[in-house]
Amino acid sequence: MRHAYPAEAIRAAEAPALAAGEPLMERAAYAVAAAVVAEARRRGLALVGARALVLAGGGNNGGDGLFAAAHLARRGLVVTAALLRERVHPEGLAAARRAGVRLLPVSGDGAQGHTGMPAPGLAPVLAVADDADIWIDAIAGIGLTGGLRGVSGALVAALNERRERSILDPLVVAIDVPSGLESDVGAVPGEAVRADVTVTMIGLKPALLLPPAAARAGRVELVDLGLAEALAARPAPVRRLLGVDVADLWPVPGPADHKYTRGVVGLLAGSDAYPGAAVLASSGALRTGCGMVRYLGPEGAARMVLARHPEVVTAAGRVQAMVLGPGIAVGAPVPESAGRALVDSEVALVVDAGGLDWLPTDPTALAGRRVVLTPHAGELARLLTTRGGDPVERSTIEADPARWAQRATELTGATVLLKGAVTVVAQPGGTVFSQSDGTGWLATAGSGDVLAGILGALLAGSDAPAGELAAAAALVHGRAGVWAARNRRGSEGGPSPVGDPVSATGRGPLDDRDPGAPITASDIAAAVPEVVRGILAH
Ligand SMILES: NC(=O)C1=CN([C@@H]2O[C@H](COP(=O)(O)OP(=O)(O)OC[C@H]3O[C@@H](n4cnc5c(N)ncnc54)[C@H](OP(=O)(O)O)[C@@H]3O)[C@@H](O)[C@H]2O)[C@@H](O)CC1
Ligand SMILES: Nc1ncnc2c1ncn2[C@@H]1O[C@H](COP(=O)(O)OP(=O)(O)O)[C@@H](O)[C@H]1O
Ligand SMILES: [K+]
Repeated sequence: MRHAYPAEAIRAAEAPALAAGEPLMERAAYAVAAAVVAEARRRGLALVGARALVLAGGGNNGGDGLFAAAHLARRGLVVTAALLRERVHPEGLAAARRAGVRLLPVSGDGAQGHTGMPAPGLAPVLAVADDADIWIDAIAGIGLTGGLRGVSGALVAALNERRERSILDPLVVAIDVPSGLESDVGAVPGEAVRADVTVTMIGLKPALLLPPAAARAGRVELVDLGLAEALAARPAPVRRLLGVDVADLWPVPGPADHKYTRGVVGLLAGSDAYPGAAVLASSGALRTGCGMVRYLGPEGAARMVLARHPEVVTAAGRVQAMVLGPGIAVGAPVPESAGRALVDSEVALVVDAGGLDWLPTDPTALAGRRVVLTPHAGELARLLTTRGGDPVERSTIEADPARWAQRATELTGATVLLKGAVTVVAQPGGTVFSQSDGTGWLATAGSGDVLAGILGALLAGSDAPAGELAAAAALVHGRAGVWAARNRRGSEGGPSPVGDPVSATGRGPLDDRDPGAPITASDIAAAVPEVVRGILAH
């Protein structure tokens, strides 16, 4: 599991070490320099003579940058440090000067320059940036408050603009957190550095896991500075499950199991308008593994489900988990079986799409139950607007998904899995999970129906907390998309089972050289068993 800690916890963990005189900044700076060297080599950049620009702010983040500048200069790089404050870390500055780093004070005059025009005071540093192979961002770390101001804001805006126009393609390494991100949250308050690599100290920060901020960080390298133990004692409000965590909570059947102990999933999904959702949610549940799927929706959809999956049962009966709503239109009346499941505290629930309207209005009605809502941002906007009173736009949610998912838990009393390129799971009063396991190929109709089925099967088969199972479902769904996109062979029967053992675990991103193939929602469901096998065999 990855854990992310607020700035307050990081400072509390480092305080005793600093008081004891441990050289934390020297360790941090050494790690940054090592990461820059490793990444530069990976890119085939000759180190001696390579030009690096360090953007140094006035705090300890700037101190890290200046000490790193000194290390790099001693390795033979040609290093310039842009000093963005009149006063910067004095020992760092002295170390940089001794190592032959060129020091470039950046004047704040006119730094606020109007849109599209770099401010006049920035011209010298932009000239160095234009020529540099490497930019190191040491403007601010966990000490940043609010959007980047003044000369730093104007400089980052100008640098981003140059990169966007593809004039430049430097390696950008951020120290601790890309400057401009507030380390405790996923929202991006203004202009922020876009890093290829972020070398973060002591522990991960929420901004490095949460959307949309996390996208600015690139690859994240954690350097614990010897404080991992001190930090582990503190609560981590943001987490990410890894494959091993999913293996730990996966319900693997033993010799004493029979189909009822494995769990029965009830499905109220699909309608005359969207019958395919019934098939896809069934596929998701069956491929995840459960004792039985009971399909309880309309007859037309039931025929389609049975044609694809003869193992599905259409008779009513007991269920451990119920999936309500995929493929059901907004405003549809509450079917009797859904009404029963909503008041039966023994039954875990997945509530999606049209089913979201069926939730009780009193948030305490679901207290103590395992209930997971699975909206995408548009559905969540509707739910928040209906429940919270004030209109909330989809774009508002996309600007801070974790915050709005948490708001929805308060309004409904349920766990909320908010789907997206990064999926966040918020629980009443609890940890937020942030899962980034998928690929853009997953954005295809019916993909969410498969996810609802996967989660239904997990809730039916395991007593683990709903939030963890929801994060596990997102991980498996994401990896199934990656596996399918990588192994798609073009037949209509779903992905070929022929895949190399590494890809069968669904690990590793698709990349520019191998972006993968288009997939359908059925392909995602078909890939789930391979992904589960890979995770369990690990
Ligand atoms: N202590 C240690 O030995 C270790 C510390 N470590 C490192 O220290 C970092 C924390 O250092 P910190 O507390 O000094 O804060 P830091 O992130 O540098 O930010 C302060 C600077 O940002 C500026 N600034 C703030 N808001 C701004 C805005 N909106 N817009 C523009 N500027 C803004 C602020 O300017 P000012 O407000 O003073 O004008 C000031 O210059 C941490 O992230 C890690 O990298 C680790 O290496 C471990 C060892
Ligand atoms: N760009 C993306 N990268 C990774 N996963 C994505 C991306 N876009 C969407 N997804 C995933 O695809 C699924 C889409 O679900 P949803 O929007 O409910 O589709 P549908 O209603 O058609 O089934 C979600 O699980 C979501 O997390
Ligand atoms: K930084």
